[in-house]
Formats: sequence, C-alpha cells, structure tokens
Amino acid sequence: MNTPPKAELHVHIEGTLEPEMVFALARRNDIALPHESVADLRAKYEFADLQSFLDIYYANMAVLRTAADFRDLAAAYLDRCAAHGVRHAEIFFDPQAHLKRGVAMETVIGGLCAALDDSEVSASLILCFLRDESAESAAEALRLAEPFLDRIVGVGLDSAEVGHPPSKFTEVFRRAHELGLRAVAHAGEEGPPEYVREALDLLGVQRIDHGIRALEDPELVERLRREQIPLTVCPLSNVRLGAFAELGHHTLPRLLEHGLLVTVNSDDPAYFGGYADENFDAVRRELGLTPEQLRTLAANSFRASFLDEDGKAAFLAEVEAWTP
Ligand SMILES: Nc1ncnc2[nH]cnc12
Ligand SMILES: [Zn+2]
Repeated sequence: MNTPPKAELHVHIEGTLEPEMVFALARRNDIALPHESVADLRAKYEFADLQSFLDIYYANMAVLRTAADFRDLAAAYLDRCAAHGVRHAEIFFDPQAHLKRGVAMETVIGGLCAALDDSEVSASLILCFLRDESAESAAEALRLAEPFLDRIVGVGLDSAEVGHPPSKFTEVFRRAHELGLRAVAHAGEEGPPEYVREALDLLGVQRIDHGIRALEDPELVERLRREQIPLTVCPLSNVRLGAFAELGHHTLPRLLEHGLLVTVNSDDPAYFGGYADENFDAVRRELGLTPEQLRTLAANSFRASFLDEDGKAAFLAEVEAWTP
C-alpha cells in the first residue's frame, strides 16, 4: 500500500488499544475481564451508533492503570505510525475517564510523554473533555493538567454528542485559550450543523473533528470553505458507527468538491478496522480518489496541524516529493 506521508490529527490514544493489549494489560494488572478470549472481545465490535461503541471503549480502558500502561499504549501507536508513513500525530486523550477510576493526571500524561519523547515520529497531545460529563468536571480536569501544560498543545471535546452542545463548555474553553492552548472539538458527527457553528463561535476552535453533517447546511459549508476551517474526517469510523451504510456512500468527495480543507484520520483504529494509512487506502479503493486527491488530503493534514510554519513547510515538501 503506497500512501503519501501524512499527519494524523484525529486519533484517540485509548482508541488504539488493540484487543491483544487489553488482555496483556489485564494480565499485568491482575484484572478479570468479562471476555473469554481476544476473538470473543473482537466479535463484540459491532456498533449501531456512537454510544454503543463508547460503552465498550470506556469499559476496555479499565486495564490502563500505570504510567507504563499509557507508555506502552502510545509506543505501540507511534511505532505503527513510523512504519506506515504517519510523520506527525496530534493525539487525543480522555483524562476524565481515567481520573474517575483513580488514575492520576500525572500518571496519564507522564506515561504518554515517555512514549512521545522516545519516538522518531513528531507528536503532541490534545486533552479532550468528555461532553457527557459536567462542565465542572471539565474545568477540574483542566486545572489538574495545568502543571503539565508544556506537554499539551490544545484541548478538544469528545464523547456522546447529541444532547451535549458545545455551548455547555464555553467557560472551560475560554480558560484554555487564556492558558495559551489551541482548541478543537468533535461536532457534526451525530449532532446537527448548529453544533459546528457553536464550536466555532462559542468555543473558538481552530478545527472541527468529523463535521460531516455540515453538508446539511449550505451556508455553513460556504463559511467552512471561506475560512478554510479544517475538518478531520474519519471515513472507516463513520461507516462502523452507522453514519454511512458503506464506504462507497461517504460524502468525502463532496466535501473536497466544495473546496473544504479536509483531512483523513483513523479516530479509534483498534475498533474501526484501520489506521490512518488504511483509511487513505480505503478511500482510494472505495471512493475512487485519485493519487492527486490523496496528495491534497496529505498536504491538508500538515496545513491543518499545529506545527510551526517551518515544520509544515518541511513536511509539505515530503508530500510534494511523494510518487504514487
Ligand atoms: N468517534 C468519537 N466520537 C466522539 N467521542 C469519541 N471518543 C472516542 N472516539 C470518539
Ligand atoms: Zn473522535
């Protein structure tokens, strides 16, 4: 599979927890699992919607206890990036899901950073707030992260979308901006186009994660085009969570035709059947994207990143030099 060098801007590190690692960490931490085998666990990865995925995603996370667990998780993801042409990664993590289980912020960030510091892949961390938890809980997570702000590039917003509009988190995003952090938010994955507008206008985000439902609102599409707001689209995720019946029905080509700054990402690759390179290959195969469109998607990923201008230029030269 030959795909261009790329950045991954939408991956949840907890979503890279492969079933084999669930079992290995359960053994290491002496945790009993309600699954007979790796195959038994994997057989449960049939999702009707976002919530049915989130239920098992949060349950599996219970095996992550120590800094070494978080290090090993991130190291496995970054090794895979290095082997498959992901040159830069901006990695989401969900600290509230760990704090709740008694795992300290320092354990989570310390473990993840041990892997980042050891990797040849350029990488940074984005702290996500869980939108189905309270705004106070999000503010507490940000407060606990303040000693580690030099290790975090930005904040994000994820988990169950419908019924949890961005407006709920205006105050904590205001605080994040005050602390000098960048901001992104999941919006328009299952939620309405209005949530995309709120994320832009109330949270001041620089990218929209998913954003696929924006297409229902022509004025919003025009704004996304005019302002070149990046969308981090996750094709295999959208199919596995039921937004599209099959990949051949995905609206990625329409987003590109509208002139939007679209990127392709994996979201939760251990659950959705493919890492970033496999998402690139799948859209090439199933949507007939041309090598030049793949090059555009890869160039967009660096343009939309939080790298500095020199960093972007160096990676963009690699994309330009790629031969299909
Ligand atoms: N696709 C997704 N949407 C919202 N929250 C998530 N957390 C992990 N994956 C997610
Ligand atoms: Zn996501």
